[in-house]
Amino acid sequence: MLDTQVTKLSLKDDSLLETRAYVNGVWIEKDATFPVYNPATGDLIANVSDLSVEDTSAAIDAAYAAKADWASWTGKERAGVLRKWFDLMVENADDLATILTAEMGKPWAEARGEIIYGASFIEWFAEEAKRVYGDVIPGHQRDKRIVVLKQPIGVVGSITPWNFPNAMIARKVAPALAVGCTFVARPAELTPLSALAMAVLGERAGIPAGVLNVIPSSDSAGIGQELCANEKVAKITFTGSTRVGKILMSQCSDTIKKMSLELGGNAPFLVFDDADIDAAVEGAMIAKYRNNGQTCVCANRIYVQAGVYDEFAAKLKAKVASLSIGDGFADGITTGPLINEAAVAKVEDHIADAVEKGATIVEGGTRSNLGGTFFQPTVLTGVTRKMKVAKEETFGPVAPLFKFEDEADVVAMANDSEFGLASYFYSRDLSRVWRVAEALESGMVGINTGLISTEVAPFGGIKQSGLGREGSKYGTEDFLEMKYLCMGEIN
Ligand SMILES: NC(=O)C1=CN([C@@H]2O[C@H](COP(=O)(O)OP(=O)(O)OC[C@H]3O[C@@H](n4cnc5c(N)ncnc54)[C@H](OP(=O)(O)O)[C@@H]3O)[C@@H](O)[C@H]2O)C=CC1
Ligand SMILES: O=C(O)[C@H](O)CS(=O)(=O)O
Repeated sequence: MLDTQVTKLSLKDDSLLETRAYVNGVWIEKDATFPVYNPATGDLIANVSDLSVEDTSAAIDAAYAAKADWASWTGKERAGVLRKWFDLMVENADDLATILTAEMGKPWAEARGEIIYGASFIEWFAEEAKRVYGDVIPGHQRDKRIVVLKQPIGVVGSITPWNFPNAMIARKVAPALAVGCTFVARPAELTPLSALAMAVLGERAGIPAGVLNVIPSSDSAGIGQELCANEKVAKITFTGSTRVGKILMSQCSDTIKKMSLELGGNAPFLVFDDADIDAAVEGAMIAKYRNNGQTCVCANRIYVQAGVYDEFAAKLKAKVASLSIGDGFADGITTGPLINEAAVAKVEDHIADAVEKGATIVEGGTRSNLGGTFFQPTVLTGVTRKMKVAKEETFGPVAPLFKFEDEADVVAMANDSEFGLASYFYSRDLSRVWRVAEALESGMVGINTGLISTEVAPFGGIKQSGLGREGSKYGTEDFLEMKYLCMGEIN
């Protein structure tokens, strides 16, 4: 039974728990609201203003009206505002983490880590804001002079998922604002509070009215259609499932809108017999169980070479058994609840399918006795390519172990997916490292590490895992248009 009485969060600054929308520098309260619940307890933590398609159009108008002035600021001036925003995010990291754990469920320490990770993109693009360079190209005729300008693309519409409710917005809004774009953010219905808290701090940092707009809503499809169809929106940036990415791509075709898509994954994790097995187990624990397996770059398929399979399986089982499940606010908890019942159902379906087709549960495998959406971190052995876990993204704490014999076979199996976001492998043979890294079909490869996400590197996928890259020195490109000037009669 879901609560109807709001449970107050323990914050140093209560004003960070904002339930109104932020449009054109104004906090807007609507009679229509939608509830936000703590997935660990079912507690009602807020009733949030529920914006409509008409409200979205108004937010787009505000962003459009603000874009010329914001683009006229120097990169250094925009950098100053972003730097202040970064400082405020770090100063308020504890409260932001509390809000994030309350609405998404991840353990508080992991939530605080996400806040710092998200803030790192704002810091990074505060620096990049000063380095948006064009080009001077030697003329093709004696009287011609050629210049290439880089200009902000304009109004950006953003749609983000529940699993990283701070960092996924930060990874988009930071480069957009850095280069002079304006931004309309629609966070997931399950986790709007982190985005609204970011807007509170953005306003304090001096982001001008209309530059940043946050439109919480329960109408994901309607808001998405408006963002895609409205001709004042120059670009859509989306993080979420490939299924929804395809819907948005189709909806953007009418206006040929630029898009950045960070979509689903099905990461293979390969362990060769020359690997450091203890290191590979540590890497698998991070790549598989970070965020309770609810990340797009989670190891979804773990392939272990036959000679080290039993050792790896035994050591992984021991580590998984040491994970502690519970409310993210409790001390020492490593594993919170899954986000909702649908997520639990998908995990149970993948496990049942694997067992029915011959896999063995060597750890976990069932719901936790804590009830709700708590689920025991799971290890399966004897997994084969006939099972759903080989083709579908589980998005939960299940480690399916496949056994393989030789390198060529495992690379072919790893690449046998419509996804291509992240891959991982452990080997200490330098020639093999280069062979396998070059052969894997993914946008990112972790070699002897299970954690690759950082603001300094280009994050993104190939195949049906998306378009474009976020973070790194490449991260501004997706928010810029290139303009070629050809000057004649110069003599
Ligand atoms: N590549 C990456 O970086 C990431 C990929 N993902 C992928 O996303 C999936 C899990 O996240 P999940 O949130 O369930 O993904 P979804 O794609 O269901 O949702 C992502 C966002 O899209 C919104 N949305 C849903 N339907 C529509 C629609 N028709 N039009 C416009 N917006 C819509 C959702 O709103 P609402 O929830 O309010 O309905 C949410 O805000 C997994 O496949 C995971 O791999 C997740 C995070 C990162
Ligand atoms: O899964 C996601 O939403 C993020 O991309 C995960 S991370 O690797 O960037 O933290």
